[in-house]
Amino acid sequence: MFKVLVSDPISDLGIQKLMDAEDVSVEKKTGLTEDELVQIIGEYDGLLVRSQTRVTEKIMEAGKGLKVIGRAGVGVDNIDLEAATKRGIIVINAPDGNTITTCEHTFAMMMALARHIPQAYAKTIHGTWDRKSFLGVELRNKTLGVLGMGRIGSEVAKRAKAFGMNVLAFDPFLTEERAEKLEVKLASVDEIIRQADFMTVHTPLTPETRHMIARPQFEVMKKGMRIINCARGGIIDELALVEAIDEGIVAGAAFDVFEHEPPASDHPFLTHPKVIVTPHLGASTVEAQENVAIDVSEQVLHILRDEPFVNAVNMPPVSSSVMSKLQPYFGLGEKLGSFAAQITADAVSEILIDYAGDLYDVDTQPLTRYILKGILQRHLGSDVNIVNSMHLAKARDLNFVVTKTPKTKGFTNRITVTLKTQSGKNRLVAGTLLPGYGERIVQLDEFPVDAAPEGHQILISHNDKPGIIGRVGTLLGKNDVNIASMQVGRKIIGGEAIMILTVDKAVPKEVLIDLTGLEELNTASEIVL
Ligand SMILES: NC(=O)C1=CN([C@@H]2O[C@H](COP(=O)(O)OP(=O)(O)OC[C@H]3O[C@@H](n4cnc5c(N)ncnc54)[C@H](O)[C@@H]3O)[C@@H](O)[C@H]2O)C=CC1
Ligand SMILES: O=C(O)CCC(=O)C(=O)O
Repeated sequence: MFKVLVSDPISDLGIQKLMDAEDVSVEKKTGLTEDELVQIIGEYDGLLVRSQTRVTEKIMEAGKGLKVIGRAGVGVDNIDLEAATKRGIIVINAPDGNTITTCEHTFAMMMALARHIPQAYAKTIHGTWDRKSFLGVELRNKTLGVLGMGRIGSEVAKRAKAFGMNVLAFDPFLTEERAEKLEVKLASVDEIIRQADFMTVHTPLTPETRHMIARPQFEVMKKGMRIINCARGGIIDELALVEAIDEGIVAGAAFDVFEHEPPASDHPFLTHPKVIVTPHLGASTVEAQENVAIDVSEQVLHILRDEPFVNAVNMPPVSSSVMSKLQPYFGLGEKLGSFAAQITADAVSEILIDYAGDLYDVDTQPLTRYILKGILQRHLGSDVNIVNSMHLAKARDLNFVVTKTPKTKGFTNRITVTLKTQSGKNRLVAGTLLPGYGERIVQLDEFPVDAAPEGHQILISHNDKPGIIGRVGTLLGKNDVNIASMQVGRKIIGGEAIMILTVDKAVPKEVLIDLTGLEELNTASEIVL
């Protein structure tokens, strides 16, 4: 039974699937301190958070069984991703579920800013009927600058067009072609600052975006600009903004997010008449909270059950079309890695992986992670997974080189794993996915073979002499080891040869030793896949 802790308020409807799962028990404990979490996290396989829980390295260190941290939302800045990656904890988010909601909040903030709605409301309910102080501006024919044209920024731009605004947009990934499609004008940050009447930011907070709008930008900014931030506190320098408002450069600002949340009680935004604020409510709608909780719960279930999953943030994104092409190869890749590691006695100095045939023009990075996992698991055990396998290889200076070959003789696809060793004795294992037959090992070192990579196997190297197969069969039979299948590979008659036997159960060490005592038999080792 998997145990999942929900440590922030997350929609019950959204996590229903998780609660209904027979193999999962869900516990909700919100508002815990870091120390309280450290005390209990060791019992759990999964942790589900929104943005309040700060998932620190200390918590992960104590969470020895933690496989997955699910963030019901987009930003994962409350999770120490590096610490998670190091420990092989998969961090997933729900990037799509709150896009429209946050876009709508941005628009609500923009309109409230243009028409002074919060300020007018406050005065009205306190008994002052003031119709002079709140002269607003229209959005129509105004220029909106959008910094960050990802999911939310693009939706904001779409709605701004419907309001008759001209949209200038900047994003490092925004091409002329896409800008044209979205009916926005591609512009630089500098052009936006000098030309826009309203500006809204929709980027993550990164070293590059931190204070991307600060004193130097305010100095050249179009006078009367109104600024909205429903993305992350810190993208706009808060103190420089207040100065710019007081100097008459900026006409007003609407902020849903702060550099420190919640802001200190003396934060200048909280009392400034030209700044309106909300307490990080961008994603707070019934719909969005349900959507993100559903998305994240589904992925957590997949991860706990060892099924393919999407939206891992501590792994590079892979499109679903690439994922569906690669998925059938994951098992084979991991087994080839594991096989290669088990037959290699010396210290591995480099890993060579070649993808051929159908895998030639596919982004095979996720598959490489499975192969590395298979290789590293031999020595690092269950601490290795597809999230940390590359990291662990690099941390051990274990170089891996990936090559691609367009065609492969006799097969439609082929994966070759070579382990180079310090002693110079390299080991090679190649496999293929045969339509209708499944996974096959097709080459071992220089020997062509045809064996299914599964269960308990005995790898024997011997001299190709009559009677050897019989002697092996007799010895195994005497020791109650049943042979399910046997494959022999040789390059020349009478020369060096290999045998791969699939057997029904683990082979006792003494039997392997006895095998090596047989005439014409050189080595015998067990491989478990
Ligand atoms: N207030 C709230 O409650 C919510 C806030 N957010 C935040 O909104 C932001 C945007 O979210 P999404 O649109 O879903 O993310 P996204 O990943 O779809 O889009 C972010 C875009 O920012 C761009 N970008 C990165 N660096 C940039 C730079 N230096 N200049 C210009 N563009 C840059 C990226 O290329 C990307 O296209 C994130 O910070 C997210 O955490 C998201 C949901 C709710
Ligand atoms: O969970 C929340 O309400 C915060 C949403 C958010 O900021 C995000 O998804 O990035």
